[in-house]
Amino acid sequence: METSAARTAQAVIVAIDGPSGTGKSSTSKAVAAQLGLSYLDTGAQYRAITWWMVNNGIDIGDPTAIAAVAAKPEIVSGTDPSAPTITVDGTDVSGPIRTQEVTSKVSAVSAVPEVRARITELQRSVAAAAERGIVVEGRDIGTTVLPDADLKVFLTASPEARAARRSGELKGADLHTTREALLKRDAADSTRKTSPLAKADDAVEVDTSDLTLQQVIECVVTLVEEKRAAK
Ligand SMILES: Nc1ncnc2c1ncn2[C@@H]1O[C@H](COP(=O)(O)OP(=O)(O)OP(=O)(O)O)[C@@H](O)[C@H]1O
Ligand SMILES: Nc1ccn([C@H]2C[C@H](O)[C@@H](COP(=O)(O)O)O2)c(=O)n1
Repeated sequence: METSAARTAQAVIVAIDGPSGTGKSSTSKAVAAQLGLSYLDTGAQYRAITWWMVNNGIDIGDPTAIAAVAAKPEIVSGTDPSAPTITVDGTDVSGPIRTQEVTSKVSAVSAVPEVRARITELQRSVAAAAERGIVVEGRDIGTTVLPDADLKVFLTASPEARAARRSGELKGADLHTTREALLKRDAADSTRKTSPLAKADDAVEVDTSDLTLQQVIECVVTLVEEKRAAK
């Protein structure tokens, strides 16, 4: 796949996938910032379209209703890793897309094929415009969105480690409830028919359960540098 006419020789496309709470966003942002690459949080795009559906009274339990309006919202992602942004029809939704309501509904909305087709097209156009290269994080980047990425990384971590990280973020939310919610979302994301959460055959798997965030970042930076050197 030709992704950009203007791309520099050292440009790299990095796909980082994995289940919730494995460290994709933290790692991707830091790696992109360190290497001077753009950064795209594709989960934020699915959250943004979900926020729009909720705000416009679309029945989340009705895939046909979701499909019928999937093309309506204009979603724009800013790709500076030190200040990523996301807007819907010009409104900054970076806060509202992180509510519990959106989190509980995003798997249903993102399972609708028309939503995935729309967002995938958007993701490919953002990647194509990144002259110095980009780190794109999500669930299906290595398998579906950018199958020709220079480097594919699949992050994993035990449910216990992920729940502990998330409840730290949510100011001491109950560990058991957090763990169950993570596993429920993973199950929905992994079993949907269209481009489910999956490790690409050629992805490097990194289990982050016993690694600090800094160790994971260093590991991925090393993998990117190896790819760049081999180009
Ligand atoms: N290796 C690590 N060790 C300890 N904490 C970590 C590690 N990696 C990430 N974290 C922390 O775990 C939390 C979740 O990380 P992050 O948001 O990057 O995960 P994610 O995979 O992008 O999750 P989601 O898919 O749900 O958006 C954050 O608070 C982050 O600081
Ligand atoms: N490439 C992607 C990215 C995300 N999703 C869906 C599934 C997730 O549960 C949800 C939110 O993602 P998060 O912000 O937690 O990373 O978005 C997807 O289907 N494909």
